[in-house]
Amino acid sequence: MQERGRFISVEGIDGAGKSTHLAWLAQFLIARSICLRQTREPGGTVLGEKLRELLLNDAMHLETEALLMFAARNEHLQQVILPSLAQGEWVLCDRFSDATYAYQCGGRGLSIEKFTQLEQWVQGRSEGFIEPDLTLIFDVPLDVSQARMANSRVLDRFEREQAQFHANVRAAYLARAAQNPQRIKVIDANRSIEAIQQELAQLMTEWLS
Ligand SMILES: Nc1ncnc2c1ncn2[C@@H]1O[C@H](COP(=O)(O)OP(=O)(O)OP(=O)(O)O)[C@@H](O)[C@H]1O
Ligand SMILES: Cc1cn([C@H]2C[C@H](O)[C@@H](COP(=O)(O)O)O2)c(=O)[nH]c1=O
Repeated sequence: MQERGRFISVEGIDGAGKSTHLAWLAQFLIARSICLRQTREPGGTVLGEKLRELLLNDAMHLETEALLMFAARNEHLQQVILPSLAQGEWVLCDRFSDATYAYQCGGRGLSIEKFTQLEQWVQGRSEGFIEPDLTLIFDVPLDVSQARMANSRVLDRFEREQAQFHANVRAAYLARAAQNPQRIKVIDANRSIEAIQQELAQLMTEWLS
């Protein structure tokens, strides 16, 4: 039987440097002959990308936002993530449900109970709960992320939120990591890109062995 692929997700507050490190991590894995499927949330499917457009641009009730995040995730799991893992491909996902915990619960105030219900509904399966095997959270103080964002692009609906929103998102990510120390590794991303890549190389080499 085909060995199941591994599932890795990458997270962080907006402006933490996630995209920079994701690209490096993908090359690191490909260089080790790992057959890799790179994808993202919200998005990753035709429907998911349409939902992403709405989620990143249109105002909506916080519960609608959470439901759409999980609707996109369900489609993503069914169409992309589960089939890829079953074929032995590894999945490298730019955000997954820890982002809903951080942004919708931490940032917007969605109840943990409702989050857990949605998570169980979408990720609970007869063969067991599906979640990443490894999650990397790139962590930076708020002033650093805000400065990096200001220098780099046009901001979307989440990125335009007040500083307190981003502070709450960061705190929720760190709380989630503290609750799941085996799965979630927090990387101090307030260092040079080279220093971060050095730590990533060491962490990934240990994790792969
Ligand atoms: N360690 C770092 N030191 C200095 N600048 C950095 C560092 N990491 C990333 N940057 C810069 O910060 C900006 C934002 O980085 P990037 O787009 O990778 O992060 P992100 O906003 O977290 O990603 P995403 O768009 O996926 O949310 C870019 O200009 C990038 O070059
Ligand atoms: C999966 C997911 C994402 N978000 C937010 C977080 C970011 O601000 C955007 C996605 O943008 P990125 O440039 O791809 O990081 O969406 C969220 O609020 N909840 C989620 O579940």
